[in-house]
Amino acid sequence: MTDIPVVVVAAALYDSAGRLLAARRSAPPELAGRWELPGGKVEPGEPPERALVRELREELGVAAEPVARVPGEWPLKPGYVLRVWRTRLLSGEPEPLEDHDALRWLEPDEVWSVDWLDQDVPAVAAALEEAPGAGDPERDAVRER
Ligand SMILES: Nc1nc2c([nH]c(=O)n2[C@H]2C[C@H](O)[C@@H](COP(=O)(O)OP(=O)(O)OP(=O)(O)O)O2)c(=O)[nH]1
Repeated sequence: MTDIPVVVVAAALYDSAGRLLAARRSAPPELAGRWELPGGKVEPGEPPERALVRELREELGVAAEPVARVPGEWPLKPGYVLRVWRTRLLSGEPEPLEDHDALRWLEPDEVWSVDWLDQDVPAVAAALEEAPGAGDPERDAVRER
């Protein structure tokens, strides 16, 4: 029998200025203090995008909308895989209500300044490829002014 992995859904959540939200885990002890993309486990029978909306409401107290899946899937602990969606904030200001003790909105040049969980590093790199305005020379020009 093939074991089906548990899917953990996470958000590359951007604000209107194009900053990416990072969340610092408060538990379990082996992950506490490291940074991740907010999200959580999909429940049996739950569509993944709905799970993501639920997790962001529970963990951050915000309404958000998944916009596009970031291509790829990344292994976590055995039996778990991570999938990421580029996500738009609809309403609310994120707060660390559950699972996290700090949040940071990262400018594009600050993304690698936090201590991401090892398994999140390739997921964050892939998310950046899909970031709003990624590869847009006009946006880079605006940022340099
Ligand atoms: N949310 C999230 N979890 C991650 C990431 N990277 C990573 O290794 N994980 C791990 C931590 C946890 O073992 C698992 C997700 O569990 P969770 O605790 O966030 O999810 P949950 O809210 O559904 O969990 P629970 O408290 O209901 O059990 O995946 C990530 O980027 N985002």
